[in-house]
Order: sequence, then C-alpha cells, then structure tokens
Amino acid sequence: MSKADSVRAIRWEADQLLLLDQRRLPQEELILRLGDYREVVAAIRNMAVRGAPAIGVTAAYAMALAAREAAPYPDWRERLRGGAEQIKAARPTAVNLAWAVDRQWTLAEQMGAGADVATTLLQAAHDLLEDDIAANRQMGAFGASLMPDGGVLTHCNTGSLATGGFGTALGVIRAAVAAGKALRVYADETRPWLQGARLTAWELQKDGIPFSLNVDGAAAALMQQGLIQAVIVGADRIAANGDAANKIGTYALAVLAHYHGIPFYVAAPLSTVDFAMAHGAGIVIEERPPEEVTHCAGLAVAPAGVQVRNPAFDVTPAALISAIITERGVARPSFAASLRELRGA
Ligand SMILES: CSC[C@@H](O)[C@@H](O)C(=O)COP(=O)(O)O
Repeated sequence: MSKADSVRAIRWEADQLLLLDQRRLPQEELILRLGDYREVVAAIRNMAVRGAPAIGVTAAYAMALAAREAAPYPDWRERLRGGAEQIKAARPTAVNLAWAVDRQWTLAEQMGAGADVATTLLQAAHDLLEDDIAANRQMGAFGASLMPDGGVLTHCNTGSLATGGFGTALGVIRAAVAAGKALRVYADETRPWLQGARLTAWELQKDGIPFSLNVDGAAAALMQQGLIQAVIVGADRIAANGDAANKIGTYALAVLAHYHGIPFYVAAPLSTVDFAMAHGAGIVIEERPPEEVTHCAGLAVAPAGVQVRNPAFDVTPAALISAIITERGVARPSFAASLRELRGA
C-alpha cells in the first residue's frame, strides 16, 4: 500500500463496497466485501469503519445498496425508506451519517417512474467520496499556515481512515508538513478504542511524519513542559454556535489548552456543521458498551460487575475553540455568523 495520505479505506469494486477493517489495524490490512446494506449498518455500528466523514460516505454507499435491493419492486420507495431509517440509526452522534442518508433519500424521492434509482445513488456515493477528499485537501490548504513549527497535539484518528482520504485535522497536519513546517505530532492513544495508537500512529508512520504516541493523561504534562504549541482535532457534529462534539477526551484537551494559552483548532467539513442545532447541549452523545472500558484486547482489566460510563464523545464549548477550519475557509469567533457566512447563507 502507498503512503497513508492516499490510503482509500472505502472503495467500490465489482458491485460491492470494500472497507478496510479498522478494528484489525495495525496488525492486519483486512478488506471487508459488503453487498447488503444491513452488513454496512453492522460495519458502522461495530467500528469496522469509523470517523464522521467516513461514516457519511459509507452511509451513502449503503443507500446505493438499499436502492439496488428495492429497485425491482413497485413499492421501492417504502423499501428504501425502511433501509434509510436503519442506516441512520447505526450511530447517533456524527451528523455526516444522517446528512448523507438524507441527501441520498432526497435524490431518490425526486426520481420519476422507470428511473434507475440504484445507478443514480451509486454515482452520488462516488461523487460524495471524491468531494470529501477534495474538501479535505482544501482544509489542508486553509489550515496549514495556522500550524506552528513545533509540537502539535491531536486526539483520536482524523486521517485517511476517518474520511474518504487525506483527513481533516490530520490532513491539515499533512498539508503543513508538505508546506515545510517543522512540526512534531503528539498523538493521544485515545482510550478505549485506541484510534490514536492503532490508526493515527499507523498513518503517521507510513507518511514519515515525526511523531510520538502518549497516553491520554500525559497531555497536561506535555503542555506544562512547553512541548505543545497547538492542538488540532476533528469533529463529529458542530452546532450552529460552534460548540463541537468529538471523541471523548477532546473537551479536556480544550480546557488544558486554554489554561496553558495554546491555540485549539477544530478541522471539519461544512457537512459536519448541524445548522439546525443551536447549541452543543442538544447533541446526542453515543454511550457505548461497558466491555470497551472493562476489557482491553479481550482481557478483563476491571473487576467483574463494575458499573461503567462509556460516553464515546464530549462537547467542547465554542468559547474554548480558536478557529474552525473548513473546506471554504477558516471560521473565527463568533462562530455562528462566521460559519453561516462560509456556508453562504
Ligand atoms: C475526521 S474524523 C472526526 C471525528 O469523527 C473523530 O475525531 C472521532 O471522534 C471519531 O470517533 P469514532 O468513534 O472513531 O468514530
């Protein structure tokens, strides 16, 4: 496989959706071949594919598969609507999922009798994948100059694996390195799924970008030691006022960055902004199974029967965010007006 900035974790081949199984990385590059939208729903739910933009693109392909199944029947619209509801329910927090399903549904609804809904939705999914990569490259172009010569802390995985390709926050880091910035990445391991240790480290190593991996709890000490000059993360849903939901632990980093006077950046496409949601308090936070916390690689690390809280995301208040980097430019506080302007409303 080539450098990780061009890794394609989501592909369409021989009438099937191919997903690089992110649960198996970095040990194994296993490709899942899915021909039924229900299998795709399971892959989103069980984290074989994850990351907000990647989930959105995958959901668009799931809609194409559902359309292919429904198309021969006179009641294809009802069948497709049933599929759309299942796909939408796979995970609740990343707005890109519902956004992609709604886009595909609207397209299908507009089609007249005899139209080839399956082919149309498949082409729309291909377009969404290419648009996502283009958006990431644009974010990189807008965000590179914000990156310092120095330490950049990031959380979770926001790279090629979390998107159609290239990445959001990791895309900005890639673009900054390509532009000659002498930066070093500090990657949080990101408990409990270890997206930082397993996925971000895999991508950075493939690209030859200088980095080190740290446990999540080390972030404060790294900042105290003067090693971090900026924090950059992705987002799963950004409210209209700029409050941003992202992987659990992100809010803690924003508080720490504020205390240490370090800029805190969010990089996300405009499809991650939920303009219908006024504040972050309305964002539904996914609560995942307790075993993700009580077990590590199948081994129990906590006494049996303990009570667990396992929120997968938290919400960083807009007041702690220095800038939101999008494919149309950089939004600055106050974000409500700045984001609306970028959207073009
Ligand atoms: C470009 S990805 C942005 C976010 O989706 C990412 O930071 C994140 O929180 C992913 O969570 P995950 O639970 O791995 O899907």
